[in-house]
Amino acid sequence: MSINLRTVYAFAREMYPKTSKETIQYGTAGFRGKAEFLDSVMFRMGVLATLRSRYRGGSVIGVMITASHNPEPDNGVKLVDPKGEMLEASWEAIATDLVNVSDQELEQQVAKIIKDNNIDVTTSSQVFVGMDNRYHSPRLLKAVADGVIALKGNVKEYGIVTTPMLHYFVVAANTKEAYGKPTEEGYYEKLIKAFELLRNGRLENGNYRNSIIYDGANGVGARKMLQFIKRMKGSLNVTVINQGIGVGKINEDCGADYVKVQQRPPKSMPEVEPFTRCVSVDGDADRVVYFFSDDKGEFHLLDGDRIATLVAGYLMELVTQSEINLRLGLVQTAYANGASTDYIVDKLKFPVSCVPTGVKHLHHKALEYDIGVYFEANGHGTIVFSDNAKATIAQAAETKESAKTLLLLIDLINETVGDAISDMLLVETILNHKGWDVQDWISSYNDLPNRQLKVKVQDRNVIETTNAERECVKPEGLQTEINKVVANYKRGRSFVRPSGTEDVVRVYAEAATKEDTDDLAYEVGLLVQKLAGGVGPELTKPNSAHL
Ligand SMILES: CC(=O)N[C@H]1[C@@H](OP(=O)(O)O)O[C@H](CO)[C@@H](O)[C@@H]1O
Ligand SMILES: [Mg+2]
Repeated sequence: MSINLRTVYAFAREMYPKTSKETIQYGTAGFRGKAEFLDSVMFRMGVLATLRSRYRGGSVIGVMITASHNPEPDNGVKLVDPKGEMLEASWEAIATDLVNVSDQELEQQVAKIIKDNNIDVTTSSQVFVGMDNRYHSPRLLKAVADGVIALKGNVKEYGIVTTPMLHYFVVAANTKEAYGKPTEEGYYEKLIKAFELLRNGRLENGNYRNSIIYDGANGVGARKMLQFIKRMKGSLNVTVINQGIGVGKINEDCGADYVKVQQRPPKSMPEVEPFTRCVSVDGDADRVVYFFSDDKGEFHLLDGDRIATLVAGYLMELVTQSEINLRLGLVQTAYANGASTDYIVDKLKFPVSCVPTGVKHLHHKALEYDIGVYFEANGHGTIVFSDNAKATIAQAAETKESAKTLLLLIDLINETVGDAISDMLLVETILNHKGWDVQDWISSYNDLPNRQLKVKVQDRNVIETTNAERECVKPEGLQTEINKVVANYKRGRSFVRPSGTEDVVRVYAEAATKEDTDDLAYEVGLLVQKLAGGVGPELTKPNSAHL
């Protein structure tokens, strides 16, 4: 097979010309932006995925077209490496260079990647592509597929799938089906089988009730949940709201990001009994948060930190009962609620580490443990088991029930990446086991009030951070000012960082009371406006009165 790089250039120029002059960066989760400027990016990512597949000896590489929790007009693309991980960091720079060169430079740039990485372009390659249900996703998927074809690669299109489903397909194919069948049906089958075996016919227990309300964010997570329901034979009663079929825009006034950041239920929430267990997923169903309203109508959130602590506690219990010796660890980011970290360290006695935002960082760190639990506060996370852990558990399962349960949990968990539906089924399993309702769950510790603000600045990259993003080193003087403000608040903590998915600087604040938290976030937000080139209207003070 010979490759003519002229074809790539001709394809690009004729069908996917680069229309935006702005430099774009491979961010927290790939490239994101307004859909109308992404055609050339997608085509080039098809090209890159093919090269990457050849570079990795023909292993399958995944390409997911989604802008996750962003508004509907946005889209984006993330690459999935052979083991289901996010694209290796050193290739992010290669990706960034490739999407930013002009059409005329493209041929030369592709040649450079081939040469620098010693890629044999005559070998076979395989790229799996999936997309969310944004109306522009099919057009962008075609651009990715054409990028693969331009380099004579093989492409398999999965159509509309969740991000974690695509990760699963990639790993299933690369492990020659040891991880499962690389089909949609194979995915449902694997998760549902493990879930139903874990339930073992016991659908209710103690305070645990077998039904939930599920907010699908008008996204692909809604459609796939409906498929789960069809196959689950009543092992969990799920009512899906924000199905996004015909009405409703992705993530608009609903979904995991809205619920977490706004700290309120989706706008379309139906009247339900107090303490009804509800979940929200995001636009590509890799995040999940729980929430409920109490008998006074007050809203309560059970976010990624809560899920992490629940899961960590349960795994610890099973490992102890199985009398096996495994290194357990939990990974968080700076956004983790301070109270959750205290609870994990003081009560659960679980080792905790803090890494920069973005699943790629958490996943990487979690791999250092035998059982690594990682969650972002926004509900994005999973658990990874080392080969040693799997072998040890399998051996113990010959004699110990608790180890058998652990084995089933491994099947229920989508280890490849955070998976809203798999995580939800895991939480349901644990709550059922403990006989807990949401009140039991939330009473394990008290969250510190917290608040996030977005500040618009001229160039968000003027902010540079260190110490897992908890300290800001540039612009000079900003951190000193933040420290001064934070010192005035009891249990105060605040940090700022440039978002990797939106053109904003994010401000995080927590403190002993809601009022203090709002004041602290506002004061730090003003500092960012003043010292980091704020643009746009004067910041308005947040108000937690509705909380
Ligand atoms: C504070 C926050 O929730 N940040 C999110 C958000 O990243 P930013 O870099 O903050 O825009 O999107 C990422 C991708 O979904 C997710 O991994 C991350 O946790
Ligand atoms: Mg997402």
